[in-house]
Amino acid sequence: MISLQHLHFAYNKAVPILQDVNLELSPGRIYGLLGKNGVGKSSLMYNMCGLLFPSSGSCSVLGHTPSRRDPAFLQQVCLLPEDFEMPAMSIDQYIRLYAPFYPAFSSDAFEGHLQTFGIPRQQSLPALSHGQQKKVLISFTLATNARLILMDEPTNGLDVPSKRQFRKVIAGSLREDQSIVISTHQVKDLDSLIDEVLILEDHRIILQEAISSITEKLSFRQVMSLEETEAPIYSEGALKGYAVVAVNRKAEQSRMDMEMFFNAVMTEKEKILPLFNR
Ligand SMILES: Nc1ncnc2c1ncn2[C@@H]1O[C@H](COP(=O)(O)OP(=O)(O)OP(=O)(O)O)[C@@H](O)[C@H]1O
Repeated sequence: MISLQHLHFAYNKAVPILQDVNLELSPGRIYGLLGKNGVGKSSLMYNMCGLLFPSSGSCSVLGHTPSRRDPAFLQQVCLLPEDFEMPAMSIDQYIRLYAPFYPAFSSDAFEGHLQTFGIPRQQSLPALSHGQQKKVLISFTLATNARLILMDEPTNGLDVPSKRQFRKVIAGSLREDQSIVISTHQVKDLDSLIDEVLILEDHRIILQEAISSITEKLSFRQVMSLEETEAPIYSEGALKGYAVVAVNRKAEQSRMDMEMFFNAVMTEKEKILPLFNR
């Protein structure tokens, strides 16, 4: 469905941003694109939707080359940008203006998402707070039913209850023929939401792995003392004892802690990546 092969990208030839990026994304999955600030997550998503063009390599999305910006492609892809400015109009006017770009747009889904987020329906867009405006945009993006949905730092500016609502709205709206890519450096926000992790580091995707495969190979535990853990790879001091990521030698079942996993990969790449044949 989405295939990037040996993709290179730079804003300026002297400063490469993406180098030899290889990525295959399938329908019916929610991907978490993780990486530190400035690593190139937005640039990668903009390449996927045709707002930026690769300098070399190939990018095929839903059978199209995004850089050609065919209308048949654009109506199947929707990007929620990190920064935005809302036009001075009502929510209804916004929908009348922008929904026609997306033939599969669902007004019912849009209304449902607004309700979940508790958005005051009659307010004009500029009268809403930035967080509320973002919720309108999230609702719109999901209601497009585009086959590829790209969300750039969607939880920035949302308070804690809204982040929960965000997870609920996303989890309830994925269709079988749709892929959702959510980029964030606020890794915790994606806990129990995503199917697969993509980690961008050193200009390329260093890891693409399903959550189920991560918890098969690694265990996530709280322990009082590090001696209690067999094969620890990474640990952090916790309220009581330590939070530990260890090699899962005994096929233990544990719940993945996204932030711990990300920190573990960032600090112990040479121990973790070989577990995933990287
Ligand atoms: N228009 C631009 N011109 C030149 N350099 C840019 C431009 N936009 C971004 N960059 C640089 O490209 C790099 C990658 O930026 P990008 O926004 O893709 O990273 P990111 O991973 O999304 O960051 P963040 O997590 O902070 O949003 C950064 O070093 C940034 O300074």
